Amino acid sequence: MTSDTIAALSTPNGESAIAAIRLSGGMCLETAKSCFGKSEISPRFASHSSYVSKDGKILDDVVFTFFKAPNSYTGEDMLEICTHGNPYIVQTVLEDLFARGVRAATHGEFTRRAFENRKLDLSQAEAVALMIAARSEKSLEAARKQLGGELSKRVNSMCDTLIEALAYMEAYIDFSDEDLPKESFSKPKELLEKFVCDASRLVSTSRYGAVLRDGLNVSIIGEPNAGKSSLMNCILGRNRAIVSPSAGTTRDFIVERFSIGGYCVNLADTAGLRTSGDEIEKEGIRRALEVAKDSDLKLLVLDVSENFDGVFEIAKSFISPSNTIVVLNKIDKPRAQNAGIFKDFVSVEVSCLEDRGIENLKEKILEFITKNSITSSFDDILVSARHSGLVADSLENAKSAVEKIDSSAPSELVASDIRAALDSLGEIVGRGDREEVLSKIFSTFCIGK
Ligand SMILES: Nc1nc2c(c(=O)[nH]1)N(C=O)[C@@H](CNc1ccc(C(=O)N[C@@H](CCC(=O)O)C(=O)O)cc1)CN2
Ligand SMILES: Nc1nc2c(ncn2[C@@H]2O[C@H](COP(=O)(O)OP(=O)(O)OP(=O)(O)O)[C@@H](O)[C@H]2O)c(=O)[nH]1
Ligand SMILES: [Mg+2]
Repeated sequence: MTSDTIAALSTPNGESAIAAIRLSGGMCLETAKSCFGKSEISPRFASHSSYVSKDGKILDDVVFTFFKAPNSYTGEDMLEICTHGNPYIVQTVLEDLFARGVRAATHGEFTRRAFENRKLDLSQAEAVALMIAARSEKSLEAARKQLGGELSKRVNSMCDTLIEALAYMEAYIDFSDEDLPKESFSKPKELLEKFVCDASRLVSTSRYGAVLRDGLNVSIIGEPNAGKSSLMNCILGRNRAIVSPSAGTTRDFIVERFSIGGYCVNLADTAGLRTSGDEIEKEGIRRALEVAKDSDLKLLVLDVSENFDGVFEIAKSFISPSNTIVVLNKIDKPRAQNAGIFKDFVSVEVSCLEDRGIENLKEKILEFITKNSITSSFDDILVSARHSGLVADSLENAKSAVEKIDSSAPSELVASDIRAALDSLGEIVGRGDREEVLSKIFSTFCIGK
């Protein structure tokens, strides 16, 4: 057991109904007995008590729960103290705990202890951070599965496949090539091919994982006055962006989040695209083009009452029917003649003025998400960029091992590729326990987690 006892506020710092302070480590029981004036404390019972400081002052009226090791979140003795949600009370209670020899927890230290005490493996510990960050139904579902160990199960079984293949190759190292018939390699090769297949499938989920983690980036682009800011407001259902009849109203782009079918979307309204303009407007257009190029999906807004063919020239280098939905706006007005340059694009007719066609557009956006990413039919999705990189490394090494078997390379070299594949994969669940990996991961957590 880690010798020192740590404490931190686990709820946000500010005024609230209740604030939860957590402690973990060997001093929890004696601290509880002394603070709450009890000689016996039953584990896992919430008790109501006064909190008495080291110098005998009542600091608050609290509810506390003691967890006895190893049956706690961290696997150590733990104590949870719920005070009134007043930052000043929290401060005095924490100072009192520090005076008693408890120290302040660092980022993610509780979860790190849970990992070190094998309550969670590394991918599960990382899932705790995903659970806290998730802002949509689908990303929460993916985080919950990872916390429940779905990814760990998959990764461990893939590691087992590699270990089996490695065992064959290591057994062959001591034989000379002449003593080994070609068939000897069929079993390890079959295992490696199965691995390549599983790893490729897993890698293919990382694009979807990125959408779950960061949201889909959607940009609204088009000529000045086409109604881009009006569309932004209609989609969000509130008056976020400035709308005006003068062309060139929006300068800097603005990004807002919204949720659609359980997915998170980052929607950007941008400056109208045109070639002329003053210096500030030009900078706005440069930024608009940058945002548009980086976005996963572009909503190209066209004003059907005007000739809009000209915008094609400005946008053609980065729009295509596979990444763009054409939004034909202002259908409440008489239509102008247009040449039909955009006829290959998916299009939706709307009137932002009359709030018509917006639901239809949202459906098209959702279709784009489900078509372009593998949906949740898999229980294990690579949500973390760290995991995607590791599985991809592992896949490369396994492919190279297969190639070496095919070209009758020495068993030693094949074994070395398999070992490299195994090392990368093992890092996902923390088999290697490498200090620099661990401190990097846990430093991104909040304190108290
Ligand atoms: N009050 C409180 N709520 C919380 C947490 C917490 O630590 N305290 N959690 C913290 O993030 C999450 C829940 N996670 C937890 C995970 C394991 C154990 C635990 O006591 N595990 C023991 C006993 C097993 C059991 O009863 O299921 C163990 O693993 O041995 C508690 C909470 C969310 N809500
Ligand atoms: N009749 C009609 N007018 C609309 C519609 N949508 C927007 N407008 C009007 O068109 C004008 C321009 O709208 P904005 O939303 O500011 O256009 P924008 O594309 O953001 O323009 P910039 O920011 O200047 O690039 C405003 O006067 C809106 O009221 C529509 O569906 N029908
Ligand atoms: Mg605008």
